[in-house]
Amino acid sequence: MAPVPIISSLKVGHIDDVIELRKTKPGTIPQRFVRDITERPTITTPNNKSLIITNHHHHHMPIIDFSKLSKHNTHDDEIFLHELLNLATACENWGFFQVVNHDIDLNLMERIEKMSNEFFMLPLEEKQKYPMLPGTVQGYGQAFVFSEEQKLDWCNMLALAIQPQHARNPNLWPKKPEKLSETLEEYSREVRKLCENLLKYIGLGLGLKEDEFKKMFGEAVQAIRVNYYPACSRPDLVMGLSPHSDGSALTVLQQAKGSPVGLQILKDGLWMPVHTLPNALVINIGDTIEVVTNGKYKSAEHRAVANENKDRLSIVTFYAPSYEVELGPMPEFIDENHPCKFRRYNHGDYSKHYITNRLQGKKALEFAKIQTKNASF
Ligand SMILES: O=C(O)CCC(=O)C(=O)O
Ligand SMILES: [Fe+2]
Repeated sequence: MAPVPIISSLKVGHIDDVIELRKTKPGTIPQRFVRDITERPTITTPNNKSLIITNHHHHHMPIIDFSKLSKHNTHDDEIFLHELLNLATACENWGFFQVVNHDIDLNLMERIEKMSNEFFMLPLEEKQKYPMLPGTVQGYGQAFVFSEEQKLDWCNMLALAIQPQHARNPNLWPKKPEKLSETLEEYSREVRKLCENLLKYIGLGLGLKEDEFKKMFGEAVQAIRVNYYPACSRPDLVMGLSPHSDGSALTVLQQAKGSPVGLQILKDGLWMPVHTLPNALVINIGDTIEVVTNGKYKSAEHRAVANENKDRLSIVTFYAPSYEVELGPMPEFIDENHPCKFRRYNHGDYSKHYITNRLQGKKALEFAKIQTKNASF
């Protein structure tokens, strides 16, 4: 299938390759990467106290032991029910959790990290054989850039559609390193299974039938984005990845071994760094789940920051409904105290809206919001 049509007359100006910048001019930060004061990772007050970035409650980020769900899968097993409750609480209070014992082969996780790193270390000319053109979201480069004025993220990415097959653009699948494509396939099959299972348990935790989401979502859309954040001499001035919520139902994030902390989630008004456990996967709720649960579960806003000394690699899978399906809040989540917050829409239209706007916190979800009348009327 043809890639997403290039938005005509899109003037994005020159987009520096961040990996090249770091390689050739390690101390230079072009103005286009320097964030306005209000958008920098650390805001300091006049007396120089940090307002945000605290890590005092990182220990509380929920951890879900997947084996307690998959291996005790009789619905009257206490271990199973206890973990199901943990999962439901994590989704409701955080929209984020880490999964351990997830059944994805650790060797496969290691291989995809190694091959991704090798890809990013290739000469620029090689990577530019797979260019992410302005207005598109597949290939190598930088996504979500729509104007010359827009600030750029301190990040390069390789993004590819995985499912359905016809969403793929085979020309954008790297031929080097040799085994990358094959490994992406294998990895994506495994992660897809994990997503299907997690959605089953998330459904059960909500009191729904275990195949409710599966039926609702149809043939799920799956995409992968490998993000590479080079070290940055002034991480306080740049943003690794702009604040956003994901336009997916679920997102699975693997942070490469040895990477510095970089992902931050907005929790109770504070940007909280995510310290990943070894071999764990970080899962977050996307906008779709927020809509269908009428806001009971919310997609958490998150961002990535750069590190002064170390490069960082993350491998991110987005699992979303079929473009064909119509979605809206389920009647189970609407009552007198919980009025319907979102309209019904076609998920393809939502995706299109999401990828044709720059990342701006939870703004994309406005697309689906029902405007509530001012209480004073
Ligand atoms: O690299 C990260 O930790 C964040 C990536 C992310 O949020 C995304 O790709 O949507
Ligand atoms: Fe994200």
